[in-house]
Amino acid sequence: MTELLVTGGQVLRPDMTVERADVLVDQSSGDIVAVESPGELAGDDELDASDGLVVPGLVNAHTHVAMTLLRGYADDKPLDAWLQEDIWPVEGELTPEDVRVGAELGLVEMVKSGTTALSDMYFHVDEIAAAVEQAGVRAVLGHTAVTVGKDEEGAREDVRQSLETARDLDGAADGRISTTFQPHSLTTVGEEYLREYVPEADAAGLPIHLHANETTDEVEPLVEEHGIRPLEYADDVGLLAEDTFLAHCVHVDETEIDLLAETGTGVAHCPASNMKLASGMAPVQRLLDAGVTVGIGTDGAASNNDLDMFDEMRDAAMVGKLAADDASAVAAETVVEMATENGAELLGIDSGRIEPGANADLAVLSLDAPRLTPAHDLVSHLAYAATGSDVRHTVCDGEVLMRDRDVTVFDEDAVRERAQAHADALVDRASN
Ligand SMILES: N[C@@H](CCSC[C@H]1O[C@@H](n2cnc3c(=O)[nH]cnc32)[C@H](O)[C@@H]1O)C(=O)O
Ligand SMILES: [Zn+2]
Repeated sequence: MTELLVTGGQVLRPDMTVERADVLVDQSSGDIVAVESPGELAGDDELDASDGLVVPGLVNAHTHVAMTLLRGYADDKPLDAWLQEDIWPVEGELTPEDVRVGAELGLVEMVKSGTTALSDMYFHVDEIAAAVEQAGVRAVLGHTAVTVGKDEEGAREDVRQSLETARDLDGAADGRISTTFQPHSLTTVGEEYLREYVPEADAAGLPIHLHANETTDEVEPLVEEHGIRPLEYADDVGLLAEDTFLAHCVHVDETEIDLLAETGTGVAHCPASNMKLASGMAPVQRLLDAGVTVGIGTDGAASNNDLDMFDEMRDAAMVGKLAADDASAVAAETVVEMATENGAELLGIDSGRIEPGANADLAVLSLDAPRLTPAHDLVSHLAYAATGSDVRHTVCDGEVLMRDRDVTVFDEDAVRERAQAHADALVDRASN
């Protein structure tokens, strides 16, 4: 048994208090084994957390990690035009290797900003899984199915592939990878396919992840067609359940919030994407008050445009206050819980808390930056002042993925160079 001692720092505990403590990690099981006062524990190897704060690894509850290749490619448009005019045409040119390279770039960015788990929606998922395996993080992966604009056979094949990918990849990378069945959204997958395949996903025990109620343009046609709210329709086709979580939920009314709470359906809130695409402001405090589990996601890098969960916490707090017209809404502790414990709950992983028995997924922040001085309240700093570049070390499943800002799992420069080359070639192909 090899034990790693994270020593000399302060530690954020699950009750949101901060104390001076050392954290002992069993690297073979990948668990935290002890959190004790300084000087009481010893390990085979040490990670220096002096002048630092040990926090749970952040959980990015909704992203499209390979979309880093499209970062800055098309900005300043609303969702529908952005997807149809810019993103989908270029995505049509993406090769499996592009997806691999884009995923590697996104994962390097995540490791460098203290994210240790992600929930991803994309295609060429084997490539994303290979990148996740190398990165050492945890991921919930899946093939995203779209049926609109496809003939019956193509549509069916896409949905089947979503089911198959979820069955096949579950448990990969020594259990660091799990999966979801992924209809893209309530408007991009036809009702007949949802009615046929959602029961199949349930029977196979597969959790479900989809986009829902992101824009009013998406809500209105559903209301017109079915005469009920989108999430009532989602419930009717069997999509709302304990192991389902929905990205966005910007435009949800009281009935829909109650439905989410009653069914135990979770929400991945994506504040930066919602602001950038002017999709709207999710009623996050109302969702939380109703008892809905809300995590935080960056969405893809093309609608954010970074994958830094510290930025995302701050955005979630800010837009949550605006949406509630109440400065006390979505408070600092709340966003930190959303980005850690709540995200872990959505992903179905025992991470998000620094406590014996939990997964050893953690980040150590350096507290000596001017922007983190003075130290009145470190939870406030996590929510409002820290950025991903304050992260000194990142650990997942007991393994050190970044030590003193040196990423150990990838050659960072090589990943960046490959990404630039692949992105250039991709845009060339798309414009021809
Ligand atoms: N386009 C593929 C499968 C979709 S993968 C997941 C998709 O979600 C897209 N996406 C990214 N951000 C958003 C968002 O905010 N809302 C809806 N879709 C998004 C992303 O560009 C990607 O195409 C097909 O037709 O078979
Ligand atoms: Zn998305």
